[in-house]
Amino acid sequence: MAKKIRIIDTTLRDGSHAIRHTYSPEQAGKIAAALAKAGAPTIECGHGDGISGSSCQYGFMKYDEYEVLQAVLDNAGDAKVGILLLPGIGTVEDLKRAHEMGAGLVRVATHVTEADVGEQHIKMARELGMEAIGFLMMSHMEPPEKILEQAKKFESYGASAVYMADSAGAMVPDDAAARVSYLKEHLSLPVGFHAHNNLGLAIGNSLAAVNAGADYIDGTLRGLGAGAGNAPHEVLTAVFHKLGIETGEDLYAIMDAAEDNIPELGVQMIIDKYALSIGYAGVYSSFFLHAKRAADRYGLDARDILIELGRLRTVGGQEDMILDVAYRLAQQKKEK
Ligand SMILES: CC[C@H](O)CC(=O)C(=O)O
Ligand SMILES: [Mn+2]
Repeated sequence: MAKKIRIIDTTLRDGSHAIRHTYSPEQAGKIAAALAKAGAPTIECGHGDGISGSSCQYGFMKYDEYEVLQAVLDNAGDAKVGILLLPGIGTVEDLKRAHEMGAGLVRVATHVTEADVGEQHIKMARELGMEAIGFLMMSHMEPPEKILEQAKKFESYGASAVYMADSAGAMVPDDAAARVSYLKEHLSLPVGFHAHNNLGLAIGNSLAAVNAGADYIDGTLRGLGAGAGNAPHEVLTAVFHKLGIETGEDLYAIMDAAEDNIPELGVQMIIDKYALSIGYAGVYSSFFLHAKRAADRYGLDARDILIELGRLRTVGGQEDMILDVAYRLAQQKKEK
């Protein structure tokens, strides 16, 4: 029997980082409709940093997040609509509201060593009858054994699957394969992989993950996403179909969804020197825009800020460190 992979499309969530959270309800609805037409099984939407991410710290959304969610729900057809929730940013109240509106899935995202902060959100989602997936961010920072320990915590809270996110796009295919195969060997839940393209390896890493046994893979149309973006959904579909791996999608319709919707957003994902530095340093993809702004403010090279943030092993939620690091580097530069 042909292997089947579930592609979770996150154009309307991770992709939102790339356009600074400016999706209008109309744009989001149109993209959701195109994905649904192509048979995409799952559509994640919302602020790039998850529900309630719209804030001074993470960047305000241009439109009300619940109006955007409603537009996606109205146009998603048979696709399941999901949200991402970062405990501390999103709350159980946000989760309940999204569920009442019709969201059927939540991915609870925590740093790779902190699954326990997601306990109440996973449990609440299960109580509400939602699909709940544990999503371990920055998984390049820890070895497979540590990731398994965290995945088991998610399992004990009732998660139906566990994802590893290469948030910084810092992995190479062997890293992805080693982590996925270890989890597949020791965990009975489906395993997912979420790639970023900072080292140009999002498709290669996703394929390595699938070959190692991954069940779910993330994609975004034209690779729209934080840093250098994610694995382009239409490319994943083409590669998987070519290899006889089923996704349940219509390849041409996914290609059309990308072609007909993304160019008009006015951004194209490229691996510029900063995005590449993020992958090289292994720092958080969404630090990208913040580091650029801090570099402009203090007259620095953003690469130096990113490399220093990597050396300090900073993680998501520590965005305030970016200005601290920039300030310190600027002082050091003055003293020289
Ligand atoms: C801050 C949330 C983040 O963008 C989640 C994610 O997609 C990742 O860690 O890659
Ligand atoms: Mn991501």
